[in-house]
Amino acid sequence: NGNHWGYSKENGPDVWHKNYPVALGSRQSPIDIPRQVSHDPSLGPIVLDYDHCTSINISNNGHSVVVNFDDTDDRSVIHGGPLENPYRLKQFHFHWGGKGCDGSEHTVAGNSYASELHLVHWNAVKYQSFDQAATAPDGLAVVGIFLETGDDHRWLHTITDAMYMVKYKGSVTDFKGFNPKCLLPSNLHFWTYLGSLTTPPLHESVTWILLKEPIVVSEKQLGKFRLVLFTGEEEDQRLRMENNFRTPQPLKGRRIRSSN
Ligand SMILES: Clc1ccc(Cc2nnn[n-]2)cc1
Ligand SMILES: [Zn+2]
Repeated sequence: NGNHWGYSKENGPDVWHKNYPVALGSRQSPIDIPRQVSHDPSLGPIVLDYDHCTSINISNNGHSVVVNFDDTDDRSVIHGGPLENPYRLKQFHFHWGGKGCDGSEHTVAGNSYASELHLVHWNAVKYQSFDQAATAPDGLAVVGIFLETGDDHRWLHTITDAMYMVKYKGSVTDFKGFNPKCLLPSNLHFWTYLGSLTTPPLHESVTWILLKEPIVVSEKQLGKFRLVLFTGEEEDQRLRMENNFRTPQPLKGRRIRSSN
């Protein structure tokens, strides 16, 4: 409908609570990760079993660019870390800023990164569908990876080239054979806490696993993210997709744990 949520002054994060009151809830995301976080030796390593993953397509949903996966079986899952079950990979997407501006969602000791990659997984052991898992307190697990600017990322071009094909909201194009393992940093040390989706419906169903080590991408590559539009081909307004991030939310007494 007309007043659909987005990232502008009129429909952005500051007014989401009007249609989504959980925006003012007790386990909202993102958050700032303080300098000192308690180390939990009982936290095992996070394991990403993506070897047989099956990407299907890449799409522009009007809020981000999303790569969707076949999640009809356990071919690509994450397990370990804080998770009690394996969680199935459903999609990944990015949040980013404007030219020369940062656009991560989580911050670390008050510092933002240029962009943030989210790998969204769901608990198919306990729930029958993603939608059902998305409303359960232990339904989703999102791995967050920070992007900082520097040299070109060796594999990101496959995604930025495909972004040309999904310039307009509602566009989708085939995107097969992409394994997101190539987007991981060398080190999988992480912070973890209980939070929420960072866009409406803002469900408080996410176990967050934030990797401490950022990956490096170039300004040129990030610039190609900004050729994507929030708006559809049929709309007269052409709004560049950028600054599609929510800012840190109150911690409200939550514990953040650190792996090694
Ligand atoms: Cl299905 C879905 C819904 C919202 C988002 C946005 C988001 N939530 N947490 N990080 N990003 C991602 C996937
Ligand atoms: Zn996200």
